[in-house]
Amino acid sequence: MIELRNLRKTYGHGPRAVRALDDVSISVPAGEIFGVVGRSGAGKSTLLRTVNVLERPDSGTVTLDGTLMTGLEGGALRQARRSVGMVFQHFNLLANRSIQQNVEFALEAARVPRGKRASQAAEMLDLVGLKDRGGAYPAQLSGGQKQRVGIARALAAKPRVLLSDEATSALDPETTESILDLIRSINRELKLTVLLITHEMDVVKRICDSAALMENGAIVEQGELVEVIRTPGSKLAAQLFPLAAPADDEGPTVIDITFAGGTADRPVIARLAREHELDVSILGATVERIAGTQAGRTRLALPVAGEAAAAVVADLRRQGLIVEYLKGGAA
Ligand SMILES: Nc1ncnc2c1ncn2[C@@H]1O[C@H](COP(=O)(O)OP(=O)(O)OP(=O)(O)O)[C@@H](O)[C@H]1O
Repeated sequence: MIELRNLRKTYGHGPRAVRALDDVSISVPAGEIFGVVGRSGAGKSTLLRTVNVLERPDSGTVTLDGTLMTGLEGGALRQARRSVGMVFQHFNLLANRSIQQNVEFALEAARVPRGKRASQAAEMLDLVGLKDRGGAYPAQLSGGQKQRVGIARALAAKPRVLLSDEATSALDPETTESILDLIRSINRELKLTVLLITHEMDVVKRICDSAALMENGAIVEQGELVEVIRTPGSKLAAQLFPLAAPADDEGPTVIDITFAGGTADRPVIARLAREHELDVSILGATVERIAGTQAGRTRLALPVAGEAAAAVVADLRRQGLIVEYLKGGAA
């Protein structure tokens, strides 16, 4: 369990001061995958580095599985950090050491006795699908394989928490998928709590249970993905399901219907056309699996306005769908 409470961090002083963390609170239940998204400079890296107190917040607390990390210093902090593994965008492997040695090095740093390091490293390489590659050097591996080593190294000391800093941002889409699937399976198998930062919405959609959106150091929205999608006006949902803005000549009414969970597979549009005898046009649609359920958004142009449009919207809402007006109508 990761518990971040009222974290604040300002870099610099006076007119040049940058508020990198502005009263940030997040809690990630044990075994969950939580994603933090936001633009460059929003404060994501600073937030991630405070979790193992590589960056000390000016105020606020970090608690990991009941241990108050922000209350520790020196040797006690170094020891507590061993329960946190970290994966980086650029892998950060030691080029002049073999894969096996790279993982063993992490075990040495975590004070694992010498006699146990080789077998524990081999076990981790097996877990990430690199069983027979222990003798290879980083330069001989693909980007995806390097990140697998990065993950093996992060897991070597058997942490409870995994922090991922843009782990897939340097990888192509196919490799990204396989690394995300690996993180997901490790999360389930080892019951790891994962906090990841990313600028890729596909990462969030593929593996996160919950997510937060950061802007200017503050969390502007957070929640379980399925709830976020159901929240009218959600900025995060709009980023997860971007649809092009409607053109001026569409309408007179344009609405967004969001489907989540049980409502996703109903023939909503066919019913609308039949029962309201309307010729609706689909302007855009996206349907995906999110956090294990089907979810998506459909943008429709209705050929009616005023009360006729309101009746259609009320009918959709009665079916448990989330409907927002983009053009015409009342909220
Ligand atoms: N060591 C530092 N000294 C001064 N300013 C810093 C320092 N680290 C970060 N900042 C500033 O704090 C703000 C938040 O930076 P941070 O790296 O946490 O954002 P980010 O969302 O991770 O962005 P990116 O995706 O580009 O890494 C930025 O304005 C950045 O310039």
